[in-house]
Amino acid sequence: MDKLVIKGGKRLSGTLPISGAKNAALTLIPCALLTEEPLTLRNLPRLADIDGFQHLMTQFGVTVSIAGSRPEDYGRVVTYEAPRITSTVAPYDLVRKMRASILVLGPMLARMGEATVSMPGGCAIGNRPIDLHLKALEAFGAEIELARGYVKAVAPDGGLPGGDLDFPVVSVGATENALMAAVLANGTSRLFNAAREPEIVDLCNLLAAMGAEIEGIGSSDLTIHGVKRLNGATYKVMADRIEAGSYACAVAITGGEARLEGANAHDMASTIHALQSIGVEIEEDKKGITVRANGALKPTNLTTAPFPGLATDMQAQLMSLLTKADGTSVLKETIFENRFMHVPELGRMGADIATEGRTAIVKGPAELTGAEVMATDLRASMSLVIAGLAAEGETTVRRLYHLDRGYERLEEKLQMLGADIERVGDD
Ligand SMILES: CC(=O)N[C@H]1[C@@H](OP(=O)(O)OP(=O)(O)OC[C@H]2O[C@@H](n3ccc(=O)[nH]c3=O)[C@H](O)[C@@H]2O)O[C@H](CO)[C@@H](O)[C@@H]1O
Ligand SMILES: C=C(OP(=O)(O)O)C(=O)O
Repeated sequence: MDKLVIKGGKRLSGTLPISGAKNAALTLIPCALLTEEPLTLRNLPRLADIDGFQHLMTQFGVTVSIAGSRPEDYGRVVTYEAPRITSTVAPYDLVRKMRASILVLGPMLARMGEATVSMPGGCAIGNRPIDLHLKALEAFGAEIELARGYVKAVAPDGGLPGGDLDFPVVSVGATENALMAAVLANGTSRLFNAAREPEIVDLCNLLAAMGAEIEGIGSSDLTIHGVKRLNGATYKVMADRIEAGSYACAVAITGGEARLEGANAHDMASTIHALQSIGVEIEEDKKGITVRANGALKPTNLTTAPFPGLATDMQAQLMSLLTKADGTSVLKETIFENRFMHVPELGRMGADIATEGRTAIVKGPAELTGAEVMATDLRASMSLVIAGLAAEGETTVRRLYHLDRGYERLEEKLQMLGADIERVGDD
């Protein structure tokens, strides 16, 4: 298996392009199930998760055609076409690798009146139940049955009537599934306390382009008037705010300066605010952001929260940055119960971090030293790369399949900024 070898201590500088957002793409692709017409997505990142999702789509009889983008280009243009759905079952083997597969449940049910999807199960960052996804579909009139590890959802004859749900907890995935089910319902549905992450806005904008009628886009109260049919569309996936935030941390920890082309400052305002409180300068313009750090980092206290709060997907990367701040920082993780898997690995690199439940206390500045490390999830892996860039000596990061799920050509992008990083085959 491949590993990343990083020789730390290089100051990062230059420009790099920010890719299309994984978490937006993973909810835009299943929208192809909602129409007989072609759906073309531009700026799709080249990621293992996207490939996996496309494979799942072919299982349902969707044709997937990738337009002739050059291998050296970032992003891809892909057209999905589902004039006929040939299967309504998402089998375990395809779903287990990717939790986002559950996002086919809503649109498949809406289009076909039934859907059977393997339960995605837990993962390294916490339990991750799907009860709210199912509550939403039940509120719209579906009958749900759980058997042998599968969820089977069935709509009444004539389709889903639609209905209302007040989410007890803000859930990105459940809001997405609910939206994709409600757009083709017979009546009007209302969602209260819905997630309002930028990826949800991206989904609503695509659905609107396909002919859906959604009120309240960008707010936590959404009203969806079901329509009889949706048309195809061509749509550009939003920029990845988590990728941009991750590279901002990488630049800052090396005391560098870089332009992140395409980053959307509005979508990543909470990350920008966190970086500024650490003493990192951020300049925003319409086409991207510029990150500037002079080496002196300040400690701060951060708490993750649903949007517009600080994204949980940025917690690990900011923690790495704070190991180099001059003083004690406190990070609270409020979204997932087990998202500190990077802490022991950062400790092996010399970081002084103690955890108490969902709180981490980071004492800086640490003298980070290179080590052999591996992480059990995507953002934890990125936090180790960030620490490795600032560590003295060589860091080896293993289990790259986590990083390949969510960072398009990571080492190539870091090399553009002058990092000494290489992907090598294991011996
Ligand atoms: C592919 C994708 O977009 N993944 C993102 C999505 O994950 P995902 O959609 O899985 O995360 P949710 O927003 O649903 O999870 C938020 C919280 O709600 C809980 N919950 C969720 C669903 C449910 O049915 N019942 C329930 O209790 C979860 O355990 C968690 O504590 O949003 C997370 C929170 O911003 C991000 O970290 C993930 O990167
Ligand atoms: C947790 C993440 O993704 P997923 O929900 O796909 O596991 C993430 O992107 O950080």
